Amino acid sequence: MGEEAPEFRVDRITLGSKDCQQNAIVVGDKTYVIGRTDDDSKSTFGIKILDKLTQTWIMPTVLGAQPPSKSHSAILVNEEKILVVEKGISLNDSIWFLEIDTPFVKKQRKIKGSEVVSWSKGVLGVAQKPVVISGPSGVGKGTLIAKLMKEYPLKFGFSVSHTTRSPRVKEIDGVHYHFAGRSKMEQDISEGEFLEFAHVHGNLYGTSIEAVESVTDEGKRCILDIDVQGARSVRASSLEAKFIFVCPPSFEELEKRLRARGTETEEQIQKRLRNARAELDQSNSPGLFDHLLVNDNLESCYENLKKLLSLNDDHKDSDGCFIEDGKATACYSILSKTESEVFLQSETGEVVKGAASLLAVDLSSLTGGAPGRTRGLKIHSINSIDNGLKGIR
Ligand SMILES: Nc1nc2c(ncn2[C@@H]2O[C@H](COP(=O)(O)OP(=O)(O)O)[C@@H](O)[C@H]2O)c(=O)[nH]1
Ligand SMILES: Nc1ncnc2c1ncn2[C@@H]1O[C@H](COP(=O)(O)OP(=O)(O)O)[C@@H](O)[C@H]1O
Repeated sequence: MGEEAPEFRVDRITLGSKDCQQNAIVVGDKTYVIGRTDDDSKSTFGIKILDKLTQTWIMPTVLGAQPPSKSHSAILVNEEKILVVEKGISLNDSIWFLEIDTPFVKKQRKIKGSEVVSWSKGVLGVAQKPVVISGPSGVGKGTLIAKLMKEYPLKFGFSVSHTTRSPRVKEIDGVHYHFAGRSKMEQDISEGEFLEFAHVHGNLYGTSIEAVESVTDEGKRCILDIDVQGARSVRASSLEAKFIFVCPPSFEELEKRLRARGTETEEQIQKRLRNARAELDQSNSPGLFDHLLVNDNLESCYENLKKLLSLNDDHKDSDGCFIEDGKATACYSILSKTESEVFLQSETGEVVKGAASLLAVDLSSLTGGAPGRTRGLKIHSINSIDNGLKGIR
């Protein structure tokens, strides 16, 4: 956004047609026009950018699922993102961010060589962070994840990666992996469809944005089984995740498991074992993994994994929302902004259960963010103490 401080100005232009509402947000030399345009058949949430210096309109590539194109209000949160609040839908679905210069958007802009913006959805309450599970081939990652998904099918969802490797006998396309051709996968990567990718054991593997988005859209906690390079890429991105590395009790045991699985040729086993040494070395990289789990006895390792994910005590997930009825239709619009908060006011005076007519969105809670990366938003009612609301930090 250049050297200058961004200009924090918000204009709302309501264009002539009754079904057409656009907001213009000025950021330095650019004006972002965000708006709904209706024709007879469909309603779209268009984004265009006016470059003040060249006096030209730029039509950016828009990544991520878009808001449901209702009436909205918008405000610049900081030089990275614009907050968009939709009206006439549930409060749970009404808070969105248009990322204009987040690290993810910068990276995608570089990959595509053209202007990119990206939508991400705000989720009330502290959403459960995705879980990245890495470890050498044969250590038991797949086995542990399968146990978790079996025990908690409603809580967790698996991020189905793309790979150029051939399917194993029992693997199903679209369930275990999306088995893809190299050129198509490379093309999709260059078009910004992937969150991360890496060359592993001679094949290309990657996590598409869609893979994560489809899990988080279902309200489930996303599990990513990716290699150490992928974990590093995710760690360097703005995605907030929990990073777990699974270690074997010994190298000999790892080799034994790989052979017993019987899914690789001798040559592939040798390659995987060579790579395992490097991966085990990297597991101690400072700041990369949050937890190391030794998979010796499967059952006790699984219990330890559950502990790390706060599953085997009576701990309720901390993704609860203080708004008791976040599903009820709401009509909040942006009132004003301070350094740390954006205030939303009920337009109709009607409030959803557990909320107040004035809400404050805590800007310090805006972590994570890119397509599919639903964020944990902290929102509190201004008269929260009187209401006896819970879950407010
Ligand atoms: N970076 C990255 N690694 C992946 C992805 N999907 C799988 N992997 C990793 O690729 C490696 C090989 O996976 P796979 O061929 O299924 O063999 P396995 O680990 O022996 O079961 C493992 O370390 C996986 O964690 C992905 O989307 N991105
Ligand atoms: N704790 C364990 N003890 C013995 N065998 C295990 C254990 N965990 C997994 N296995 C076996 O080791 C093999 C490799 O496990 P898998 O889950 O496919 O590893 P990864 O997904 O890490 O490559 C499988 O045959 C699995 O049944």
